[in-house]
Amino acid sequence: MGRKFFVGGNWKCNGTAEEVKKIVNTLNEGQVPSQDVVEVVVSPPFVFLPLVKSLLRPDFHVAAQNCWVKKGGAYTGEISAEMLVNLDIPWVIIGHSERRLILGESNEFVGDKVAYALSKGLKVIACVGETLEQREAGTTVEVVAAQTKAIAELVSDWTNVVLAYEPVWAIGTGKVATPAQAQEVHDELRKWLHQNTSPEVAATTRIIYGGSVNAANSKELAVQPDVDGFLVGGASLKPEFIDIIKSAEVKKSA
Ligand SMILES: O=C(CO)COP(=O)(O)O
Repeated sequence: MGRKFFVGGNWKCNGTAEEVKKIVNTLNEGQVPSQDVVEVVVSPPFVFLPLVKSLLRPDFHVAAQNCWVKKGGAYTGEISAEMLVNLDIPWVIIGHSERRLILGESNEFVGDKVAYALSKGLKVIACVGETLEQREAGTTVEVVAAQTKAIAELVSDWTNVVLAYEPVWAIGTGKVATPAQAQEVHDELRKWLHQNTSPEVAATTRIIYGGSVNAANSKELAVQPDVDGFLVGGASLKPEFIDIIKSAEVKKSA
């Protein structure tokens, strides 16, 4: 099927210039599988993107954590997709649950952003995921399907999309989804893509898991058939991120 393992590091709103340089040094020294086996993308805060891009090893790439929904202009505080393209930032994370829940980004707004960023040539890590209340109410699949639908309605070419399943209850809580829980939702998402986009999109789109991924749990998650990688938060700021990247080897031999 040829879905290359993908490991993203979402640094969120963390770091000083000094800390960022240290993290990049650690990444640059890490021994990881080749680019044929794993695609690695790190996402520092906007202000550190040029610094990280200039220092980072060439086999790793950078992502912004967000971008504006349309062409730039009088939108104080926003960063446009065009600006990311101008600085050769290849990737952007869109629809992270922290933006959906804290900043009120709706499914439609996220869908619009994904479509606009793709139209400008950016590659997108599009995030979906249910809250604890939604999981307990038994609506997980419905919620992630609705989030994915808002994207799929506007996007026909999924080549440059990675779908990140990040259950909100697992983010920053140390409460990782079990491999079976992750596999179940990834399988549902792939089935949804199969039915609502095309069998080819379903077979080739990477669906990655995020939420308390660390070096100790990444291997058992990685071997799940529909887990194509990770979006890592807290552990992406630590040397163990290298070990998480190495779980691509386990996947390869699974
Ligand atoms: O939100 C996440 C990645 O986008 C996951 O965060 P943690 O790995 O810190 O739980």
